[in-house]
Amino acid sequence: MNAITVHGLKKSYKGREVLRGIDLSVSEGEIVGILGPNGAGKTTAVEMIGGLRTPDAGTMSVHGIDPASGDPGLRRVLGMQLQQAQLPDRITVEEALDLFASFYENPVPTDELLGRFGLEPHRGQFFEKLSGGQKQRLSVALALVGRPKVAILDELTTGLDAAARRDIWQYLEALSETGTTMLLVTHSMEEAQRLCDRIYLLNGGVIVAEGAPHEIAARSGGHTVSFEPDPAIDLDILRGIDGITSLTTEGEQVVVIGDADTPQDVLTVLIERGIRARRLRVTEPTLDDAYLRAMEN
Ligand SMILES: Nc1ncnc2c1ncn2[C@@H]1O[C@H](COP(=O)(O)OP(=O)(O)OP(=O)(O)O)[C@@H](O)[C@H]1O
Repeated sequence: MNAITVHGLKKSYKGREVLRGIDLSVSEGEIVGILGPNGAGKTTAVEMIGGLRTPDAGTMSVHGIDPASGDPGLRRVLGMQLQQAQLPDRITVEEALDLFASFYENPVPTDELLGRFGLEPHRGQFFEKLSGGQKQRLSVALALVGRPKVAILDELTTGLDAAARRDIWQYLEALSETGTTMLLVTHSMEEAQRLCDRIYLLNGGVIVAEGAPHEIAARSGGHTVSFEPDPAIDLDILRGIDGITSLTTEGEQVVVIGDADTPQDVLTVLIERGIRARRLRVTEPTLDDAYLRAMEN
């Protein structure tokens, strides 16, 4: 069953259309990422799904609730972490967690969240005195305090050091095991690859690619094999190989780009002719490659 379904979602600001009719679905228990350049409309999209902005057109459903309807039931199923946490300067970490916990019937205990998000040493500190990373961790904890069925997390690990990022990823992976659905906005390919079952690439207010991170990476082609042939070869012997998109030389080195079969096919031709491939390197396409290609088109 879908936890989130969105059809034809549109939004304009002052006559400028920033979302041009996007469709998106997230199954229960899935972790789905939205990636795209600055200004692509990612935050606009997730804030509409979170009931914080009103769409101009389109339909949305979060566990059967229309987020645009103002139904208070939305807050019981959905937890939202915003890019910039808005809290009074003089509220302490513990008070903020307790306050948010008071909105829910069965909240995660404050002590548990303090421990999990490394905020124990800062429990009595005012919000205004927290570092960027501490504010970030608090905002993720606040989104999850009500044990939401669906968590929307916008740039959850931006600005965090490597250890804090890893801790949050581990926590979210454990949370996902318990069936929590997550919709993430991220600029981090590493985060998308590590956490997301599926991703949507958004550019200019439209979805330009969708799929599992490894599928999107593979679709971009870009399997590369490079080597120094010994003895030197006439490149024509490689030209007949299906799926090759580029065949170039850099000094002694031959660089062949193609599909997933290309590295094996190139090696087969070389072996058949008794040619050695010195300094052989094979590289798989990455999500970064796919992302950059999708954004060029
Ligand atoms: N309240 C608003 N009023 C006017 N324009 C807005 C408003 N909110 C966003 N925009 C504009 O809409 C476009 C999309 O913004 P949005 O924040 O959704 O993008 P984003 O993909 O989340 O970007 P980023 O990666 O920089 O966070 C941007 O050009 C932004 O300036």
